[in-house]
Amino acid sequence: MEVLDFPAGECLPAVLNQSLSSGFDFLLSPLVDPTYRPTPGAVLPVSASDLILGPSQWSSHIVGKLSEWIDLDAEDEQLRLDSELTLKQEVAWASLSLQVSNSMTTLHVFFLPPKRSSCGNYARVVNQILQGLTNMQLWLRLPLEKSEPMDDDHDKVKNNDHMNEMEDSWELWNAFRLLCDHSSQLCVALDISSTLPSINSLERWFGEPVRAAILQTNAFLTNARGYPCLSKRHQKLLTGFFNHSVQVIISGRSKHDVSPVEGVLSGDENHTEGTLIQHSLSPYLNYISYLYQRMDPLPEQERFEINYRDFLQSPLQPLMDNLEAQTYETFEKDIVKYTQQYQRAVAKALVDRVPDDAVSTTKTVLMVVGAGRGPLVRASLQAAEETGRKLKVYAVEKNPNAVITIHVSELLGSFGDNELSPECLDGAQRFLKPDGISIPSSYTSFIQPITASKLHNDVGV
Ligand SMILES: C[S@@+](CC[C@H](N)C(=O)[O-])C[C@H]1O[C@@H](n2cnc3c(N)ncnc32)[C@H](O)[C@@H]1O
Repeated sequence: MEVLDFPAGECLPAVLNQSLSSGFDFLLSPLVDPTYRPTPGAVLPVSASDLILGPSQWSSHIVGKLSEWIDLDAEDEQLRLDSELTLKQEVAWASLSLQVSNSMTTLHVFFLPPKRSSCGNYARVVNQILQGLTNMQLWLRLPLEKSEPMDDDHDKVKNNDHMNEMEDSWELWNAFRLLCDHSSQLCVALDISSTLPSINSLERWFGEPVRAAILQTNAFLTNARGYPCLSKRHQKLLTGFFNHSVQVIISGRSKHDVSPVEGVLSGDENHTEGTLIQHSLSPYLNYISYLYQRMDPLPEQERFEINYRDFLQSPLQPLMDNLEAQTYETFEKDIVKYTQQYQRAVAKALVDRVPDDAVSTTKTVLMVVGAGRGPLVRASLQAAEETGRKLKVYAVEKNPNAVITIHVSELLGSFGDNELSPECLDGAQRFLKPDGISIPSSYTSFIQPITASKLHNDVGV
């Protein structure tokens, strides 16, 4: 989805119409006349009456943009006070006018980047505003930048907090959202310029609530035919954003003087030659659509896992509860576990215990403890077939809902032992020969630190 940023002073309904028919989804529109400064008794000069668009147009196609002069951490006290008053007025106006049609819609208001690295007052006022908001998201605009020290410069930079703070917009975001108490309604819109920070710096943003990537037209390169295109690194970044449902905003004046119609790469039916007057930014939109359509489809495993992304799961308790068929189905999607790990381990054990000259006379007995619907039974039988070894399998299962054909352990749970595997396996131990083995023979639980603001908010720490 693309959003178009358009300058103040243009006629909103006309620009909106043309933008929508050119394939854009949203417009980023200033809410207030940019020349406005508060004076005693003055009424907020909104840039457009709320009647200029229909209620559903406001809520579906407009993202409100706040006045650019607002500077809540300015040294000038009057400017600070005016900024606070106007910011609150503009958000109040937005929440009224953009909200009329459907109280269930989440509305978006676009906030300016902090004008300086120390932005405590700005964050304080935004935090106050957030306390009173229900179905509105505030997008804080931030430049995607971080100066990358060379390795030997690292300590130098580490000791220079001020410099670090100034040049790492993630640090700025982190300080700002801490002051806003990690509000889940505070999101980020990242300004992407022609140069990008290192992959490590970019990846930190994938754990954050980034809602929009703002591509200035001058971040685009020009291809051999004169059309806008992006560097390989920008393309990769956008693909990552597409996978995280981040909106793309195209901002600025067209820098590529090409016929938008001829530049169509997306094959969108709206772009049939001659049917519409295209927006001057259409070639940029077409290029972004082309990148979107060119993405590889997600592998099946990832498609399956996507619904679990960023959701906290309470550990299963299969010892206490009988699991449902759907839960077993979820386990069974883990090809790496069954085929690459368990099946390989059983095959190795069989080869190890039964030499080639004894395959016809030796039958190995294997017991699957807690067999569920039998994926380990299948993996074991396949290992026997693959190695040419004879195998007798017992499946032990306490859940009457787990339908299995042969009675034969995967009691790992979410954290190695939360299914009480030591206790359960202890009972099965007496069936094991003195030289018998257990697969797995030991468990190790690993903890991986991650950054995920949504999960952090969900835990509510
Ligand atoms: C994590 S599930 C694994 C199921 C299956 N092996 C798989 O990989 O899909 C653990 C299974 O052990 C079973 N189980 C737990 N405690 C048990 C017990 N004391 N005796 C028999 N089965 C048990 C549960 O009902 C559940 O089906």
